[in-house]
Amino acid sequence: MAAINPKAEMVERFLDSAGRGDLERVTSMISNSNFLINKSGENGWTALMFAARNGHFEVVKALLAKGCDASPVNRSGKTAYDIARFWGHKHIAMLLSGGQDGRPPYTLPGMHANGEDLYFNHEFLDRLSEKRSDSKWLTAKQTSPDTVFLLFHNLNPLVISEAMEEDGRGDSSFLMTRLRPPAVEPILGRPGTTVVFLGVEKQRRCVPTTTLEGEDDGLTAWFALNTEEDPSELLKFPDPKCFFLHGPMPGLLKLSDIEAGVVAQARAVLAWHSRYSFCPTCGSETRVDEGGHKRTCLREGCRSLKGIHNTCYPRVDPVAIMLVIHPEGNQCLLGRKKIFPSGMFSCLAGFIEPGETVEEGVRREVWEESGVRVGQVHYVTSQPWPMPSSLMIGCHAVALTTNINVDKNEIEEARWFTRQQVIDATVRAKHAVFSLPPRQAIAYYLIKHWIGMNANL
Ligand SMILES: NC(=O)c1ccc[n+]([C@@H]2O[C@H](COP(=O)([O-])OP(=O)(O)OC[C@H]3O[C@@H](n4cnc5c(N)ncnc54)[C@H](O)[C@@H]3O)[C@@H](O)[C@H]2O)c1
Ligand SMILES: [Mg+2]
Ligand SMILES: [Mg+2]
Ligand SMILES: [Mg+2]
Ligand SMILES: [Zn+2]
Repeated sequence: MAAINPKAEMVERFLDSAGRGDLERVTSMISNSNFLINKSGENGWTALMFAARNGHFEVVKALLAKGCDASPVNRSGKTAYDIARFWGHKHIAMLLSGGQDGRPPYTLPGMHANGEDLYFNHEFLDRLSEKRSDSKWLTAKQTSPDTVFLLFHNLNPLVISEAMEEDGRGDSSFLMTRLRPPAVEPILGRPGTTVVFLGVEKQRRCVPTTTLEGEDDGLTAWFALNTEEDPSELLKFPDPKCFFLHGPMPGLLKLSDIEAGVVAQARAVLAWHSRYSFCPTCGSETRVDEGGHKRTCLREGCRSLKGIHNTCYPRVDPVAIMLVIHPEGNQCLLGRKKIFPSGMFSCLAGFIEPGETVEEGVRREVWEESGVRVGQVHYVTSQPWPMPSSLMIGCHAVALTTNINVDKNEIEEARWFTRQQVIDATVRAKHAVFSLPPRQAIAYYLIKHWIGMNANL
């Protein structure tokens, strides 16, 4: 049996006393062991939260008098104040809000966001960047029988036409066609063909062995290949049902969740090659280096060859995307661009500008697009968006003002939606007053995450 930790046991007894409203025991325990006062137990609940939930006014008062911190949040992002309000203990809520009339200004609770399950976010390859400069290893892997090639034609991925799974909204999704070295051999090395080393499968195939051809390290390498020529004239596809998925939108949202991340990586790097084929500094020809992760200018003395020159490397454009929450916390601001399907509203978003923080980018874009002033900004999660190479930085932000003044050049309309309207759009689409962006977009995640904050009180 595991030994009982006496300190943890003491915390449990303390939390239990607060929950039962045992004022005498709570005060005596704090006098003897002051460290207990801000301790939390299961699901991040503190003594103050337990006392607040069960309406023990005197215990809450005593805890506060002894210097207890009222700001911590439990695992569902709720403070003791939120809990007191939820359970209808108005006098305790008043005490916790410092005696102010009504609700204190809405503040963002602490969150435990986990964007790993977001579309485009799943990485099943180890990028193994140290191998990018090992040209001998890369060349050997390009002919190794286990190697996988993902083929793109003008940045459109080759997929299998069978609908492999349902994405929950009735749309079918497609699997990437995994080609072996002999299948792509006719186009490797041709002008207009770009090869990028993506990484190796995280799981090793077998223990390293030595064969007649040399050492096999048991690593399965993946490469991306883009060709500008029509590959159907040069290659024989393994399956007649293969085809190039036209995009970028909505094609790139129709991949399987497992493979979307590797396609995001591949397409963003390939798109960079297709846009930066000449040296951006002097316009000369370039050479592809580091397994397709660098382009080096061929002109001797070019400035791009000295110091740190980011033009030689694939670019990423940071974009701030934000769910703006009403100062009262019960509505959120969503907008629509002209190009959106009719009825769809989404989060506002915009490119971060040079010399700008994410927080300032959020405030500026919201102001420009909707005329709403924003104060507090909290990062939630991020998502690569390979169209062509954005990094979406997802935030929740609290508005300071509520009047809307839309910039018609950027968006057609922006509106405040109530929490209930958003919930309806999520679960009762047919009866909703608007529709949400597709589940693959981080905007959908930010909206869902806001609704989810209400749970577990
Ligand atoms: N995944 C999602 O949920 C989601 C949601 C909304 C937007 N997005 C993406 O975010 C990106 C930015 O959003 P936006 O269009 O509203 O930005 P935005 O509000 O900054 O406006 C776009 C304009 O900014 C200018 N601009 C500044 N820097 C730029 C750069 N590096 N690249 C291209 N244009 C630049 C251009 O004039 C462009 O027309 C878009 O590419 C869009 O696809 C993704
Ligand atoms: Mg903008
Ligand atoms: Mg915008
Ligand atoms: Mg902008
Ligand atoms: Zn140059």
